[in-house]
Amino acid sequence: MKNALVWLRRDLRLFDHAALHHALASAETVYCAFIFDRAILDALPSADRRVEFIHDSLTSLAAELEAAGGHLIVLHNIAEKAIPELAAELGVEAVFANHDYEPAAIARDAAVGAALRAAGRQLHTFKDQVIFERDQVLTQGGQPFSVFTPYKNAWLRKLEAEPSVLSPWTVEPGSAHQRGRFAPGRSTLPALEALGFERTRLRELGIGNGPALFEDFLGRIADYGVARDYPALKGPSYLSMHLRFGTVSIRHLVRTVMTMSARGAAGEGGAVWLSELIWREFYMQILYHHPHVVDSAFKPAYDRIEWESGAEADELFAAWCEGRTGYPLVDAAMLQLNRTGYMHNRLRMVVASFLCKDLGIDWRRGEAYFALHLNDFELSSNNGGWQWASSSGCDAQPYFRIFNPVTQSQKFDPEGKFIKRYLPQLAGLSPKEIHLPRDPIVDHDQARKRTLERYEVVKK
Ligand SMILES: Cc1cc2nc3c(=O)[nH]c(=O)nc-3n(C[C@H](O)[C@H](O)[C@H](O)COP(=O)(O)OP(=O)(O)OC[C@H]3O[C@@H](n4cnc5c(N)ncnc54)[C@H](O)[C@@H]3O)c2cc1C
Repeated sequence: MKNALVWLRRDLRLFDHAALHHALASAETVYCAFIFDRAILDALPSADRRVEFIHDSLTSLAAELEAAGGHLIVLHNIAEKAIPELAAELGVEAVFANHDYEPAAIARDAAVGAALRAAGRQLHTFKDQVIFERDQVLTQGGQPFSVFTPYKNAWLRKLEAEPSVLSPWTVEPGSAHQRGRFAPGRSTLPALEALGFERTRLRELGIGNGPALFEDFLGRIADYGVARDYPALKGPSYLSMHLRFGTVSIRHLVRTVMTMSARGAAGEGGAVWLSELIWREFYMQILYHHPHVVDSAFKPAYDRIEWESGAEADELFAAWCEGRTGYPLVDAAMLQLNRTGYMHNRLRMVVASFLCKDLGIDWRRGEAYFALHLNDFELSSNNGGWQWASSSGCDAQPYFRIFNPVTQSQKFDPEGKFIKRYLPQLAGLSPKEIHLPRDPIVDHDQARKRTLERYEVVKK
């Protein structure tokens, strides 16, 4: 093949990249493009950390590509239209991209593929953002898994049988044999403001460099199994945004942790962390096989639940969003989300449970709020997390298990250090007082009873 176009989407790196590797192996000259897709961007507020993160990542990527003699084409358009037009303009024979498993992305890619084929071009796509995708891990009966532990066991067995899936898809833009392979030119990345967005305080968060975060995490991974549950500690990896946008390689992460574990250097934490990466793929395959979860409960009976609605519910929802529930841990968690775009996993479970089971508000409203504010928003994990908390999901927590926001606080933020970070006005309170509700918008014990009644319908 003479010319190919690599369409970058959620894989913003120039190393271990399946589509780029295959394009370089198949074509003499390779173009690279990213489309700021107006079908997604036009609905977002002008200050959006994700758009800024993408912009920063593309700035580095464009510089790297130029250093290797290539350039990055960046457009602000509807991707479905822009890619076939660009392919025609460049006269490429094929477009290369990595798989995306979200229903809207699958529809977009089908439309792009059809338009390209109608013009005599090809769309070649590859697995890249996961270790196992789609139908690769199934039950012995050939069905998708809906329970995590057997999925995880089957996933691990498959990896043991096929260790080559962890091999990197090499791309060496600076190397002698790839020199001159990228089409030369000037990158066309517009300023963030020209795209209609403004800078946020993203850079102050110190999460910009994925590989450096991973290095830092490897020094702490042995303690991850315990430390991950305490929001005041630096326990988790903070890599979720990088996994979302592909600024790290999943193969590299898994390979590194498995090698460390084999040497006995990852402690108990290594296996726990690997499990979390498998949860990510578990929810991706759930979304892929059961796209109805985007709007409905995984377990249909749970769509019979009558959630609170009307002005009073709207006021309770606003208090939750703004961190004004009167439950210190819930409020500190919501402030963490609003100020940084990150929320600790334990707190995501606590606030999600609080919304559905203390306030009686539909999980979909919380899911949508998270989708707008989370830096690492991932449709599959966010939906999976919310359906887990509301008990409507596959392998979810039973509906009668209702987190107590006070005991969660006592257990996981015993000295109130996390709470005080976001609610400095409570700094003077003792570890005993700090967890107690102050002017709560709801009484937990009464809410618990109402929730058990509300959920009665799922038994019928
Ligand atoms: C209600 C709710 C909503 C959530 N929404 C999202 C979301 O939109 N995007 C997202 O990436 N994660 C989501 N999670 C999962 C989890 O909270 C985050 O992945 C994690 O907090 C990210 O921080 P980290 O990178 O430091 O995680 P680490 O603890 O270091 O974990 C490493 C990676 O494993 C994956 N992972 C960890 N926990 C989970 C999990 N429970 N489910 C799926 N993948 C997981 C993530 O990719 C994460 O980056 C949600 C959880 C809940 C309960």
